[in-house]
Amino acid sequence: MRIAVVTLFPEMFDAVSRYGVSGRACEQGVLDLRCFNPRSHTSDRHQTVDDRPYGGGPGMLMMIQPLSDAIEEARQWAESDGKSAMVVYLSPQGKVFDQSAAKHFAAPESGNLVLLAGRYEGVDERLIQAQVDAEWSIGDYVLSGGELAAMVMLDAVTRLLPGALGHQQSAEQDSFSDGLLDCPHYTRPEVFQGESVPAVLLSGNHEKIRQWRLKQSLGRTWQRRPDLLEKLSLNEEQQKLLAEFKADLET
Ligand SMILES: Nc1nonc1C(=O)NCc1ccc(Cl)cc1
Repeated sequence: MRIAVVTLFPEMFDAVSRYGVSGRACEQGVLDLRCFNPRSHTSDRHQTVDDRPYGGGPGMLMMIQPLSDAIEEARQWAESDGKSAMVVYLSPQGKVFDQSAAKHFAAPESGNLVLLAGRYEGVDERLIQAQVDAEWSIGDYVLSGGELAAMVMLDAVTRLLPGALGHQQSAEQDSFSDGLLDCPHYTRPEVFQGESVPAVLLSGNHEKIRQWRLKQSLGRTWQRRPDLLEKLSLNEEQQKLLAEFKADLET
């Protein structure tokens, strides 16, 4: 998959291109990441990339011409492996990104991505209408620029690409991609600050362990994020396990 990022701070993306799962994905060619800087498309002596807002008000906007040219160069590259490319603008005004959106973007039929990371107070609305296909938000808070949002989206999508995670991890991931919160995890030592590891996890009974983990995920989701549970239609086993979790609280 190709992801092009339009950004005034390309060095920020070392964080995803050189480390961890996304770093390995870049190294192995699972992800092809390239940054495009509007500053490279300036022609004035000061390499101006910002401009004043019509109507006044505080701050500056991204200057149209360098940004527009950078988006076009990025789109050309993102489409030059024969796949389509979608231009996504990261902003608080976008649709809120979640795991189902990540799965959608990671799917082969979704093509490649151009992520537009803005700075200053915003981007001209006419540029958004003309060159942006979709606006996405990583959450309801205001960041200083779109780069961190682009990296969040890039990481969530990349780890779902075939070959990005080892077989072991991708197996685990499957069991939690069902919209539930993760279960509790335990590792050595068996007793830590007087607290023991739940016995079932030491039993070697993999079916019992699977049921315990599912029960804990269901219980946690019910306790901490009932809004997520609302969206799910639980199967027989899940309903039984959640009822058991609730009953255990009474004892
Ligand atoms: N929340 C979010 N989810 O996606 N992006 C954000 C965010 O705050 N961006 C800041 C931002 C976005 C565009 C420009 Cl021009 C300047 C600053």
